[in-house]
Amino acid sequence: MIGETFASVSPAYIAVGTVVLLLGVQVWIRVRYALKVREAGGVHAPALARDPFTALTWLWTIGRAHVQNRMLALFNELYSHATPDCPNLVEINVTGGSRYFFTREPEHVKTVLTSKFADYGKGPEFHRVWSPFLGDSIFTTDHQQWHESRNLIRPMFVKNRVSDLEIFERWTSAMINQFPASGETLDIQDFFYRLTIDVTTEFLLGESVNSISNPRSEFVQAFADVQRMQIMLTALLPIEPLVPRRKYNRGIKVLEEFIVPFIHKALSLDPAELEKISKSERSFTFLHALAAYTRDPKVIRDQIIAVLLAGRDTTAATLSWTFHELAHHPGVYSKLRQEILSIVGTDRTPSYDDLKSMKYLSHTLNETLRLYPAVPFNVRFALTDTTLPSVNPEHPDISVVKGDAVFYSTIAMQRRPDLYPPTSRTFSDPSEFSPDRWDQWQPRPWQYVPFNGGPRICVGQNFALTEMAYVIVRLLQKYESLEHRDDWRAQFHKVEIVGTPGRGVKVALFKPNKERQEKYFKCKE
Ligand code: HEM
Repeated sequence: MIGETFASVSPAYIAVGTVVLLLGVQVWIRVRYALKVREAGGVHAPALARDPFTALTWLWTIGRAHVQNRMLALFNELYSHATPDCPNLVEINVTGGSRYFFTREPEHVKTVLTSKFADYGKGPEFHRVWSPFLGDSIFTTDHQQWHESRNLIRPMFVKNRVSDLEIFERWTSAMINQFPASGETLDIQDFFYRLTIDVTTEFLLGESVNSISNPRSEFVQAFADVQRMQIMLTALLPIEPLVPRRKYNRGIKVLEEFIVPFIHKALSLDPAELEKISKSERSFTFLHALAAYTRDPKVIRDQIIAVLLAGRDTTAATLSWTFHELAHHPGVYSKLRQEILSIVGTDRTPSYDDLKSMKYLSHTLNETLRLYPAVPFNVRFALTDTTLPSVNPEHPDISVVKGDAVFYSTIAMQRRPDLYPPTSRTFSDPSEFSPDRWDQWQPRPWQYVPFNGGPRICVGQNFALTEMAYVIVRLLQKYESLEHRDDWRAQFHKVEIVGTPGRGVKVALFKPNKERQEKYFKCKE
């Protein structure tokens, strides 16, 4: 009967009816959402778009900026739509039922990460989009589930585990052995990505993918493919189900095929054996800790992939940016090398305390992370109706409704010139790479947060800083100078989950001239 009725209606009527129905649903969603905002206080941030069609075109603009590696430029352009009352926050409503906020304001970052920690989190939407890759791990969960992951992971990064530098030495020297001869061009970024995946897989699983010797590993390629797709799916959240994901699913399968045998091996150990291994710090890995905590292979898989993601590209990208800048600043390179040689000479392997005593090295890493924070864009979802503080005391706080997303950018914030003191003899223009500025200056709280802050601050911060410092020391001990071998101005910031130098980092490293080196040490005596 219903079939017959439909058969007698012309397709044109069905099409018009469908459009009217969809418009009706949209209007209903928008009205219901507007009422929710009103109940939450009714205060809006400046809008990027006043109507749904303009809002939809922003999705295209964002997708295109991602493909063209213009994310930072786009993020800064957004604030041309802001107002003097609210200069660093804008909002957009694409779907009708929730808003995206974009901010580069320290007070907002502080609010979502700590002051209103319970009000903001990853939320169900983030979990849905990221869980095929990261499952129910520390990165995709909130509340008790997140807390349990954090408690599980944190002991792996206590000082006495991080200060065991043997693993860094082994992989750094394997990397240097693969370098071409002194003075020949190499893409040092490629080496750093291989080094850090080898270190991280060994640290987590007890066995490395050994990409230093086997650069074209399927695992490494799959890891890159999945991340690229994951960020695209997040950027296009409202239309994410329409994005094709064959490569994404295949990549995840490759990652799992690599990891699962390790999980089975760890699970084949009984509790007594695990207890015995846990006594030996060297052979006890993250995987063993997980196997002692749970017998569920899915839980183990999720946490391993999450920490692998957290630990690998972040350190590789930061090392790459450091060498990109050092190659352009020979004065910084030689000052840093002098500090290193004065503490450990040209051969001795540095201890944990040596690394921590190198002040200029720490300034150099801080400066790199100021200009190139490894996680340049991030997001938190409102878990309840809440607010973002107004920067103008005359203006009420901005109303945020459960389900709204707050995108914040550490790179855009850390590059805001108005957050810095005026340029002077001791303080270079904030857009310049200048480790020396850290001698006299400290950023104000929440203006510099490369490792995030609050309860979800990076667990691996000390591990990362130690690993990067170790690699830099060993390289500068061996090489007297560094030369840039690419078009400096053509370099660009490529954002996947982590922000990397888009052209790689092509440099030449020069071993010391023996005579000059002997003279240097004679002078010191
Ligand atoms: C330069 C190096 C690194 C930087 C800049 C960095 C930065 C960050 C940032 C910004 C977050 C917050 C992500 C979020 O909540 O959305 C984070 C979280 C995290 N990082 Fe790092 N990270 C680095 C290296 C590492 C390393 C080497 C490891 C471990 C091997 C690690 C493990 C983690 C973990 C487990 C979290 C999740 C913390 C939580 O949600 O409670 N990170 N990191």
